[in-house]
Amino acid sequence: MPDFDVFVIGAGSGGVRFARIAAQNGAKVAVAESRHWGGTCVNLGCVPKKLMVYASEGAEAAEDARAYGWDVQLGAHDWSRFIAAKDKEIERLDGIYKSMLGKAGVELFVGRARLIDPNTIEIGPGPLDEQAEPRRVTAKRIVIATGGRPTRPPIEGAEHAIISDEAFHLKDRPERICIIGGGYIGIEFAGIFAGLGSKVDLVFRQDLPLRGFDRELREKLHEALPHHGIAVHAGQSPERIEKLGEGHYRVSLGNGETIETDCVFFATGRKPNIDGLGLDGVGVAVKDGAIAVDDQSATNLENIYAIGDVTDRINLTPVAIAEGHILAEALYTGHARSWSFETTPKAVFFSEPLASVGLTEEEAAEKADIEVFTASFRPLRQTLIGRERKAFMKLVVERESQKVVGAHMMGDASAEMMQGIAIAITAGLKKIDFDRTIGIHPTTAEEFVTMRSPTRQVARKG
Ligand SMILES: Cc1cc2nc3c(=O)[nH]c(=O)nc-3n(C[C@H](O)[C@H](O)[C@H](O)COP(=O)(O)OP(=O)(O)OC[C@H]3O[C@@H](n4cnc5c(N)ncnc54)[C@H](O)[C@@H]3O)c2cc1C
Ligand SMILES: NC(=O)c1ccc[n+]([C@@H]2O[C@H](COP(=O)([O-])OP(=O)(O)OC[C@H]3O[C@@H](n4cnc5c(N)ncnc54)[C@H](O)[C@@H]3O)[C@@H](O)[C@H]2O)c1
Repeated sequence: MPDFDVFVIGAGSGGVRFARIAAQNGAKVAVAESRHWGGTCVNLGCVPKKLMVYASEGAEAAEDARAYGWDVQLGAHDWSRFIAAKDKEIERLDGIYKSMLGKAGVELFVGRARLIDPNTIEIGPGPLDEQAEPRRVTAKRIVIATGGRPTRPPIEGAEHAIISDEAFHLKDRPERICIIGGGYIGIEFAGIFAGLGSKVDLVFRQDLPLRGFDRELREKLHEALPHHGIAVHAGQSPERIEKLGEGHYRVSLGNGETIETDCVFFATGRKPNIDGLGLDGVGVAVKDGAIAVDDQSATNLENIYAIGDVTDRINLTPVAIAEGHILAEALYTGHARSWSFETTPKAVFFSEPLASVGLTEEEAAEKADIEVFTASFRPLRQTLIGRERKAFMKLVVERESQKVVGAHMMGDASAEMMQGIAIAITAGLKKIDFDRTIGIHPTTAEEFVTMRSPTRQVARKG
């Protein structure tokens, strides 16, 4: 008789949800966590990042308030006070995750877990308990939910750079920072540090930031970056980082250009946490560095499953949660609820946030003839401020079916708006449904229901 019905490795977004739902449905569940309860999102991801975004908005908010008649004098930002307040909140959340699991009846193991055989797990020392004596337990099923970690490009001097984990705990805010990578993390932290007053250099390999997003949206972001005081080095990779002194570095780019800075930050992608899990020994199949699973999150071994970033499907918290929820219901209730992963909305919390759902214009045009509706205008709020900042909104419609298959936006509150638009797109609504919806006036959001004539028609390219 195994010790547990199911053993979960990793108490992040996916593992916690799986464990709770499985326990609520009668399974005897254990979770091992080596580093922090709640995982990346709570401790080194979404939540502290969003708190940093809020912190970075203060200077502009003060400027805006002045434009609206307030006598606001902007003082200095106290980085240490902010970091301490943020850490206190994260500690509180960490505790909530831990107690939530305990209350659900899940047995908690502190330490790094690895597979000994398909039913045996060893939990050894990890960052949360470096002295832990290795213990072995058995389980009928195992769920691997170990997430991912930041990568460092193998260049000379790479050890001088920080990664996102460290960006949350810098002792001082760097006056100058050079961020490498134009993906989610690079763009969000460029906005954060620029908003707080740092001089930001942003280096990325492609001609435009945010690979994978709608090309027109990427172009709008590219145009906006310099207006936030961000110096953009597109189409470049760093070749070497030299330490010139304490907190003083030189980054050499492929084109011979050099950047002197106080901090180099690699935001060059993440990779699944599979090292040291004992996958090879047990025979769990890995593909491109991620655990290979089918659409039921099953690995090649019949009692072992994997969910979340360790499978490198859609690496977002709500997706890891949904995968955990579905798997727990499928195993312990027999009737799993379903989610529409293909219409997963996404947002990049830059100073002018970007959000998207569904197909990009380029993807849609591969499948069918399309109509593209766009709007670009100065939101009412910006008028008194006098800032030349425009919101950009876009709907992609399949010409024949008239279904809205994609929506994209850059501008204030785009992430908040896109959640609602995602419901419409998930429901398969047509452009006429958007058109017959009454707007809320005066808002930016009303533009999504008032775009009447297509900006362009695009014939199928595929
Ligand atoms: C800077 C940053 C910002 C982000 N912002 C957003 C955002 O705004 N919105 C969004 O949706 N997503 C965001 N993400 C992505 C999001 O954090 C991840 O998609 C999500 O956390 C994945 O959940 P998970 O359960 O797969 O893994 P994780 O949350 O990474 O959890 C895995 C857990 O497993 C533990 N672990 C690993 N190996 C072992 C082992 N051998 N034994 C025991 N425990 C182990 C780890 O310590 C960790 O706690 C962000 C990520 C980063 C890095
Ligand atoms: N708001 C959100 O939902 C959010 C926020 C942060 C992270 N995330 C998740 O975390 C994942 C990881 O984020 P990320 O930004 O690290 O990865 P990413 O894959 O989004 O972007 C990495 C970027 O680094 C560039 N790059 C890689 N190596 C380089 C090099 N040597 N020189 C120059 N540029 C280089 C790539 O071209 C790419 O633009 C995201 O894909 C996303 O799934 C989500």
